[in-house]
Amino acid sequence: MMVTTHNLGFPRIGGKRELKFALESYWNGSITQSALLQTGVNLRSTHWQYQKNLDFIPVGDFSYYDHVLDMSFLLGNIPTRSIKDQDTRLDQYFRVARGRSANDEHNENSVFAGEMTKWFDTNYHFIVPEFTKETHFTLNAEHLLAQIQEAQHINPAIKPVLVGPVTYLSLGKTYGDLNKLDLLPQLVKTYAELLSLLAQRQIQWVQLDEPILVTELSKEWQDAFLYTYKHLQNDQLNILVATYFGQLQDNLEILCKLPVQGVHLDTINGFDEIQSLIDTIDANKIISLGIINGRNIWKSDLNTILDWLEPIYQKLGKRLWIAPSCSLLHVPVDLQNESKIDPQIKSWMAFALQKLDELTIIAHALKDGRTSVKQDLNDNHQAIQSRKTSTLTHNPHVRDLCKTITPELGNRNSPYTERFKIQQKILNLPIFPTTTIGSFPQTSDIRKARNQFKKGNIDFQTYEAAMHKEIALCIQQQTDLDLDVFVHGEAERNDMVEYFGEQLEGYVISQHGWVQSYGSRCVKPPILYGDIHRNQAMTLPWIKYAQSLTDKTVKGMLTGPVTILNWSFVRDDQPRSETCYQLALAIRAEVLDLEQANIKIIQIDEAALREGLPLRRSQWDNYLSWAVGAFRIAANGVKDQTQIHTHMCYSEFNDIIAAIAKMDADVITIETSRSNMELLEVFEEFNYPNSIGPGVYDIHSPNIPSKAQIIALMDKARRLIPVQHLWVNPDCGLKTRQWSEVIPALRHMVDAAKQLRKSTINSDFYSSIIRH
Ligand SMILES: Nc1nc2c(c(=O)[nH]1)N[C@@H](CNc1ccc(C(=O)N[C@@H](CCC(=O)N[C@@H](CCC(=O)N[C@@H](CCC(=O)O)C(=O)O)C(=O)O)C(=O)O)cc1)CN2
Ligand code: MET
Ligand SMILES: [Zn+2]
Repeated sequence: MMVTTHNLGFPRIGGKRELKFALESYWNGSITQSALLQTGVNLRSTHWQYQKNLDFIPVGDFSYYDHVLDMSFLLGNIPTRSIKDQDTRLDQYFRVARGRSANDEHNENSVFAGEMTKWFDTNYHFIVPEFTKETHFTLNAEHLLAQIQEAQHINPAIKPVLVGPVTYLSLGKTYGDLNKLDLLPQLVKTYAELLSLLAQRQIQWVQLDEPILVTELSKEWQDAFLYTYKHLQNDQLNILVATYFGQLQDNLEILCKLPVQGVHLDTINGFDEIQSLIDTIDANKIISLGIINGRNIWKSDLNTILDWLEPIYQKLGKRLWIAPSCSLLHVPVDLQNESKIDPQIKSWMAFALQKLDELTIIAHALKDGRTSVKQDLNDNHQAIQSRKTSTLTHNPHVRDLCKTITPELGNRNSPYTERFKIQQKILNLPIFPTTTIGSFPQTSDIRKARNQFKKGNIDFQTYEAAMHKEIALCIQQQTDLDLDVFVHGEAERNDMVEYFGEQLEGYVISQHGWVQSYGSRCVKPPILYGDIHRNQAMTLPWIKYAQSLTDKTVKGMLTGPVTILNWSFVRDDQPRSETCYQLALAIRAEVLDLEQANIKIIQIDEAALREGLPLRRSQWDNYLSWAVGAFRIAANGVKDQTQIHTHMCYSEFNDIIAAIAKMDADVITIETSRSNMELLEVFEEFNYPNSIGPGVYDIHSPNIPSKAQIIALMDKARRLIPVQHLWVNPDCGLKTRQWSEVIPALRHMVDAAKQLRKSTINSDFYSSIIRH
């Protein structure tokens, strides 16, 4: 008997972020296009070598920016605004991705970039496909075919991996009056052409990713699946439809009905569906089970997997394929690069390469019996036991503290209207107060200093002095700009989540555990392995220093418990809610320290609260109840006079506005500029009681907003929100921008606010409010 092993996708950024550095060098003009392309060739080759023990290696998972954008190019679906005659194809590609190609940061060649949004419930962002009535697909397969040829040199057993047509269509946005499904026949035809080309190249299997199947689908979209796969049938080529990240539920039956040769199920999220899949699907189809978690960094319990998998293998025989649950894009490359993680904790962990090893061990155990891999299974058992029984993960003090949490701990003393009055008196802010979201440019000087400090080349005093210099500069700039509420600029933070992970007990930090977030930008999620405890203040000295430099109010800046949870690799030995409450207690202590030090405004970012909503709506209430509960514990222990801000970048609040209101932050700053303030409408309808800072410009673009644009947006905002509740700020933090972009943009913002104040004071509308 045999079992087939395969992989759904490999991380593309490189174990040492080779792709990131090559991309950024290409964009700033310091390497040529062919040097960038060579980096791509090398990375792909390395990754295929790594995977050579598998029965099928994935091709098409590599990308120079984003694989969904690659799909748009493959289908010839490129926004017309991005097409410039003088571009190479690659520059055109970067132009869609970034609004500009190489070397045209600010010149007239810039166009607005494709919108970026998160890939399901991950921290990976893709470029949203755009559809109009005029959309016409034309196959443009040379690049994929070239990569297939490259791969076949290394290992003939390849399996191209593509975003499936239904998921591709459903993730896109439409312009004008268009039902996306009207495009389906044309789209399917183009995919069918592509499959024929693949069939001519001795390819047996193609994997089409349809993760949209783990979300609630209307009947129309379920039918779209049946239509699509009926028309994609190809005598020469087998199709594997891959689903992951969640449960199929209603869609299981649809998946089983598709006239394809195989399906992939994520058993980490859909364990309970394995049996019904086996029972429902035709007895000649391949069942690929995703048995190794592709979303975390923990070792799998191989013996337990074998306990349930062996009987399935007995039954399915060669119809069984095994793989990680999803693409390994979401985990770092190689644990062996880590030399600083506590050896015991490290022995519990697996990155992408170690996960592929686990897969191979399971395959051997199935084929040749457990004894054939006895040593590996024993080692794995040891590691799993060590983690289960370790005292490192348990802190009795934290456990006791968590037991004392009551909902009342999350209540403010007085309702918002009372607090508003008290805070106005203390803060003495004008109407349309201006502020920023927290970070200012992370310049290469800042990163160099931190790098030197981490390497031990400079001591803490020198590093601290360098950061103080940055903070002082930041305060000076805000003074010159005449902003109303200042921030310290976050120079000392490598990242808004990793920074807290570094300081909290219960976390370890990897050196090279990078995961792509978008394009060349990566995050190094800190690894939460045990009970969370704050040993000392994490942000207080920096904020105090910033406040000492100015009479203006400096906002204390923290990341909230839900965001820290969602953007860390977290333990899987207790419910996420429990971990989140532990984080909430740690942040609460920091909030109280800041308040004690007379910091009058404290911002607690919850960028990932909205983003972290479960893929299924039926699970939203449960998530929101503990997530909002944890935020309230973190934030609401303060006195009435302390003003709490929160920030969320993805601000589609239509269905969760009640939960947002329940957080009871005095001010919420949100992203609204790209939707032209439309995202505010729900706040109006709901009669949202607290204050709002609707973002007035998109920080993802190098374009500088004009004063007039900002006024126009705020004019729209004031029609929806009572003027005394409005703040003026950018959509999000400024860390990825340059000072040369930030200064003029903020100058226009402050000028706009000043003009808004003048026109408001003159209007009867405002005088009625102040009389009131
Ligand atoms: N965790 C998280 N998720 C998020 C966001 C976020 O801010 N954080 N924002 C949204 C968008 N996503 C983003 C993700 C990453 C970045 C980003 O800027 N990442 C930086 C890395 C930030 C970082 O960790 N920097 C470290 C390490 C910097 C580094 O690469 N140092 C070099 C040396 C540099 C030198 O000597 O010049 C090295 O280690 O080799 C530091 O500052 O210390 C990057 O890729 O460039 C921005 C947005 C959604 N998800
Ligand atoms: N305070 C953070 C910043 O300004 C919030 C970012 S939300 C992704 O960078
Ligand atoms: Zn943000």
